[in-house]
Amino acid sequence: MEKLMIRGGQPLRGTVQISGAKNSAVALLPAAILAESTVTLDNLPHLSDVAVYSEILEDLGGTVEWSGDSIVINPAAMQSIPMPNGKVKLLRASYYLMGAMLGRFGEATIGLPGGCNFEPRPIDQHIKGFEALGAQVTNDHGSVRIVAKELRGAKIYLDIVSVGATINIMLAASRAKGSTIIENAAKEPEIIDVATLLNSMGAKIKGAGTETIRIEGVERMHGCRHSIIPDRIQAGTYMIAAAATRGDVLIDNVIPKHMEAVTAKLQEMGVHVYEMDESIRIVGQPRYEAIDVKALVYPGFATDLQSPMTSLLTQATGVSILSDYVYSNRFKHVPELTRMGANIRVEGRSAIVEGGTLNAAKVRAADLRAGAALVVAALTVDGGVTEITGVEYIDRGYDNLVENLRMLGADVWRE
Ligand SMILES: CC(=O)N[C@H]1[C@@H](OP(=O)(O)OP(=O)(O)OC[C@H]2O[C@@H](n3ccc(=O)[nH]c3=O)[C@H](O)[C@@H]2O)O[C@H](CO)[C@@H](O)[C@@H]1O
Ligand SMILES: C=C(OP(=O)(O)O)C(=O)O
Repeated sequence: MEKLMIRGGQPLRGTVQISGAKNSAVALLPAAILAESTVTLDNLPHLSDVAVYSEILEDLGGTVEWSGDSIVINPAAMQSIPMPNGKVKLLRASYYLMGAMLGRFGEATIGLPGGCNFEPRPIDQHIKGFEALGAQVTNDHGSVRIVAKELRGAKIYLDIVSVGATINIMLAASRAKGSTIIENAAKEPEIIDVATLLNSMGAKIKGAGTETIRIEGVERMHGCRHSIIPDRIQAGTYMIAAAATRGDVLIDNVIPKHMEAVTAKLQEMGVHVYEMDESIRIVGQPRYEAIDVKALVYPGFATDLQSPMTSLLTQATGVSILSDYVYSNRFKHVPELTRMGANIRVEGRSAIVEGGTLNAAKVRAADLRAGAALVVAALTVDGGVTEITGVEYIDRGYDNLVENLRMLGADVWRE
């Protein structure tokens, strides 16, 4: 069993380069299924989810060639192959195969998605969208089977603002007959990234990034070249880690606008944040104020940063309250932080965090961002080595983590 070992207590110092966004990449890769010629994606992160997805595209009959941070996908020979088990179970975003295959082949059979299971993650809004477009959806021995003789545009109101459902409906509706309107759509930057790729492939999507997205279906889509946006969750994690260790770090290759919610909360605590065109500098301070944080849909504070933020709030003076309005039970990091000496209790959808010092311990990452929280916490510990297991979760979302932290002066290694 692989472990991440961290001897903390050193302020992080230096520059870190942020890779492309995982949550974009895992939607852009299946989007390529809709094209009839070669799609090139640049600035891809080197992550286990991305590797698994590129293998899935090959299993469907596509060809995939890697070159550095770029991938060239030729989807021409892809076929409609059922994917009930295996690789689709390894990642949450395999649900995007549903929308993409439905758009291209008029059918898809996909096993229920895997990924991080911090709490039940239903896909009823995705299914409601496919049905509105004219598809029949059935449960086939634990797989979702979706079939449509013809996809027809429709007006779809999402009952819950969902990133996954918004993207999945965009994928299928791009090839539907007529216009689709998604109301109460999610506005995350990754949705704009997917719409940008689809439009470069010939789709006609307007309004991505707002709560109303209009899609005029097209008959054919073609290849193109697209560069993935920077990963705002990785960037936010390094911002938080820099602040927690009272370091001085330049986080490069970011879109500062995407980081506004994190920037605002760090400044409220007393962290010095300097925004430049494509980078953000974090200068940590000796004392931080306790604050309240509410994780919400974009442009609110991202739920994916709620766990690492919990670790930072252990470094503030006083009592902070962190509430998650996207995933109300996303607190698997809390018992582990408690093992490190943190004083945190969970009440309903909130974690109540009392500032204090942490100590080294043996802890387990139960999901990706819970793992990021443990890394941030371990980096603050002065004395002793923290051992983190469950590294495979952390590897789902952090490109080059050990190397990046070492470049910033941290004493980190895998064992
Ligand atoms: C691969 C990817 O991009 N994953 C991200 C995506 O996950 P995911 O696609 O799971 O998140 P959604 O935005 O869809 O979910 C938001 C909320 O809606 C609920 N919901 C969602 C769909 C549905 O059909 N029914 C329903 O009830 C969920 O349980 C959750 O409470 O957005 C989350 C919220 O920003 C992030 O934490 C994940 O990192
Ligand atoms: C939970 C996450 O990813 P996924 O939805 O792919 O499990 C995440 O990125 O924090």
